[in-house]
Amino acid sequence: MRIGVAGLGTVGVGVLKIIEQHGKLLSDRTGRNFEVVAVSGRSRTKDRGVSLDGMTWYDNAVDLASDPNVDMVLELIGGSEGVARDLCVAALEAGKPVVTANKALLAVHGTELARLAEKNNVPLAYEAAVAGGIPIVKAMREGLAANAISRVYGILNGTCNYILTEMEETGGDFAAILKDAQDLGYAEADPSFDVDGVDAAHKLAILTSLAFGTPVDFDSVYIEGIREVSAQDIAFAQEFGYRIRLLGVARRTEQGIEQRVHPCMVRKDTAIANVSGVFNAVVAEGDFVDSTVYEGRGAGEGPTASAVMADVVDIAAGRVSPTFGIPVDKMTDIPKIPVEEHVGCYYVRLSVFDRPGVIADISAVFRDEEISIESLLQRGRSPEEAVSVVLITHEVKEAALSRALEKIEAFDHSAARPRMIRIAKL
Ligand SMILES: NC(=O)C1=CN([C@@H]2O[C@H](COP(=O)(O)OP(=O)(O)OC[C@H]3O[C@@H](n4cnc5c(N)ncnc54)[C@H](OP(=O)(O)O)[C@@H]3O)[C@@H](O)[C@H]2O)C=CC1
Ligand SMILES: N[C@@H](CCO)C(=O)O
Repeated sequence: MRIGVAGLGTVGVGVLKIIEQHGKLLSDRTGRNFEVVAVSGRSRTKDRGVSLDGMTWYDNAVDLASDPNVDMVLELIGGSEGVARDLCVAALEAGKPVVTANKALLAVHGTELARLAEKNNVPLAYEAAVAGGIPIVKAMREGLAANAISRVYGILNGTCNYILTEMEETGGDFAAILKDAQDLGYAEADPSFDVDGVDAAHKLAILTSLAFGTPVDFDSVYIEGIREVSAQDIAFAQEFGYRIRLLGVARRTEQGIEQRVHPCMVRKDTAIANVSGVFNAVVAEGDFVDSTVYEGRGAGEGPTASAVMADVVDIAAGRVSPTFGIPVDKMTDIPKIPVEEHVGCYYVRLSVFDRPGVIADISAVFRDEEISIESLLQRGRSPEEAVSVVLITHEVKEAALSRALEKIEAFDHSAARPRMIRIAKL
């Protein structure tokens, strides 16, 4: 199996190391020998800590697709457009199997690429694109193939989980912790994709398609990142018995499919709340299997390269499935439910001036919107300065809560925009 590798960064270098270190193991497991015969990167002279001797260098990665010595193409560059997409299209059209770690590409163009793969009768594989080293794509596509899935959710971004747990454990500063995550090779080329929830949404869109047999529909994922999660929210969460995690949730209801990514309060005694650092976890619920949980490192050189190589091994051994578990013409377009329709409990933190009647005014708004309050506490007392009023609601439709928070924000005694975090029902 002669491999062409496009992209020699964190993941590409990891792949080269596995092929170098585990040549015999891979060959014993597949009956094939693996050799990287061609590579592409931006800089030809950069020292990558691995030998590129004997490999053909391409300045234009797309040329890997037409190299007659290349049997399989690994796209490890990234980005939903440009050279990454062009290379995948060219390789599939040339009848060459493609393995990619690129969730942005699959979230935006997944269905069209799957169609192209089917048309050319070649595999398109992407285990590394979702939850790093966890074999969740294989689990969803093959292990759970006998089930109707009702919900799949989890921690899908290692960078955000690393930031949230470091903030919780060390009280450290957001920017400094993000810099650590970048140095460790966890973050995307543009880290705003991580912290603004876009990367988790890319992965969720792929999981939704695998779970429910729908075309990949990234545009209808509701996305909210972690920038506004404050040390105060983390401390209040602890007090109420929760931790804050960025979750991606895809759920099938009678009305359609919910797809949302946002920070969540998760009860401390749940499996998800105990997933720390760069680890990811995915929970998939099927009608026959019930709840299944998968956990592992969600980013970084070794885990991601391990997932890339799992695809390479499957393809070399002739184990091939339709890209999203079913052929594209069997996919069903199921309506997506807007987040305003979401019904759940909410954590709300209000910043108000501590004057007589404030709580009465807040209560009146909640009464008018028929929102019932489970608990409420006020911290700090200073007539001149704003204090925090924190409350947990019973179940309510999100649209009603949003109306209530808009009315409260307009009060004279409001000092800042109310903050709301959804409470996960796990
Ligand atoms: N890092 C991780 O933990 C994970 C990453 N992924 C995905 O894997 C992919 C790669 O990520 P990662 O390795 O972290 O990214 P890096 O930024 O570390 O590496 C990207 C590589 O692509 C090369 N490159 C950029 N533009 C071009 C181009 N036009 N032509 C040829 N090569 C180019 C760069 O070259 P040069 O080195 O010369 O600049 C670099 O070697 C992305 O899709 C990412 O989302 C998925 C799961 C986990
Ligand atoms: N930037 C991603 C890499 C893994 O997909 C993360 O932090 O999870």
